[in-house]
Amino acid sequence: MKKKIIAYVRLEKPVLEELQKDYDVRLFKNIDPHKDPEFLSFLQEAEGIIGIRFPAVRELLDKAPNLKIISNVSVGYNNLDIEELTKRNIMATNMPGVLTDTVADMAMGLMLSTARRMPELDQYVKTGYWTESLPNEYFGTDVHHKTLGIIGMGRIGLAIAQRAHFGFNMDIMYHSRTPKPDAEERFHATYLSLENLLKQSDFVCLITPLTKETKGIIGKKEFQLMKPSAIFINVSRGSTVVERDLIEALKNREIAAAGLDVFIEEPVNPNNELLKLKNVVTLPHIGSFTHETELKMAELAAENLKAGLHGERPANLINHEICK
Ligand SMILES: NC(=O)c1ccc[n+]([C@@H]2O[C@H](COP(=O)([O-])OP(=O)(O)OC[C@H]3O[C@@H](n4cnc5c(N)ncnc54)[C@H](O)[C@@H]3O)[C@@H](O)[C@H]2O)c1
Ligand SMILES: O=C(O)[C@H](O)CO
Repeated sequence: MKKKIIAYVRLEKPVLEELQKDYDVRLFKNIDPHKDPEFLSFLQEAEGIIGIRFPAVRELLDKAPNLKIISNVSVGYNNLDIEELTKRNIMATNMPGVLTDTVADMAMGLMLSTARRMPELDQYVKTGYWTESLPNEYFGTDVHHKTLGIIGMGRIGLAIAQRAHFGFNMDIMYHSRTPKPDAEERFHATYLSLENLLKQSDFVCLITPLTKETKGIIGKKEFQLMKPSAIFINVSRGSTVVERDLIEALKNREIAAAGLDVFIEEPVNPNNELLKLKNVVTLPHIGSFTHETELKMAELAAENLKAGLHGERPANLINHEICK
């Protein structure tokens, strides 16, 4: 009998079809995993899960007695309770590296479109307001030669720094768990405390993983430290920011604008006040979603899945203890 595999939320079609040749793969999307009877029944027998944002919490794992591996098609794995998975001898894998440049491109795009107010001006043109020379109330602010503060100088942080330093002549400052000599050598980046980074940056870009330490790392106090002209970019996870405090900071003009790819609730609630603010540019968590990168990610995630199902060590294993 073929092993049962859950494809959760999304998996690129060619990869799904390839897996279906060897496994009994069922795609579940737009379901409540805690309630959907068909999903829960399949979960009971599933040996593997591949996809994005499967909430690997104790109560669902209790319903998955045969599970061997969860292969995340993402680099972030805050959806997985790693300690609980390890206790149960279930492997967890992610996708570091393959999406780095794609996400960094998007972060730069968000920085540029927020600073130069591109979505607002797009609407200005398309709705027929452009009938005379643009009034200066629509002007944006420069990106080049400004100071960029990166919080989380990991793979993506470095790729953003590279673009900003070489492409836009920006001064790079960063805050991370440890100093990164590589960034200092390549981009003359300066390591700062979080407080000093917030005080000195024209653009603040948050790109840490979501962990116990980074949950709500940017809130009221941090926004008050930023310059009133600062532009805040969040590409990490929605919960690294206290959203209510961000809304207040934007409304009170404690900061100038924000570019957001991520939200606490996703898909974002249409009533979320952030969506009503003119000085906010929003994206639907699409950092890694280009055709090329999604396909590469899905292919690599499928390799991880297959290795785990067949008792081998997957290349991107997170809980190494399992394969000792
Ligand atoms: N918006 C998107 O579509 C998208 C796409 C990919 C990744 N991400 C997010 O970006 C994160 C980073 O990805 P990566 O590949 O660069 O990971 P990475 O592990 O290479 O880098 C993370 C960096 O954050 C730093 N960090 C961790 N905790 C910190 C803390 N408390 N304070 C300061 N710095 C801290 C680490 O030292 C590391 O340098 C992912 O975990 C994910 O949440 C979002
Ligand atoms: O972490 C990632 O890879 C992206 O945010 C997609 O979930």
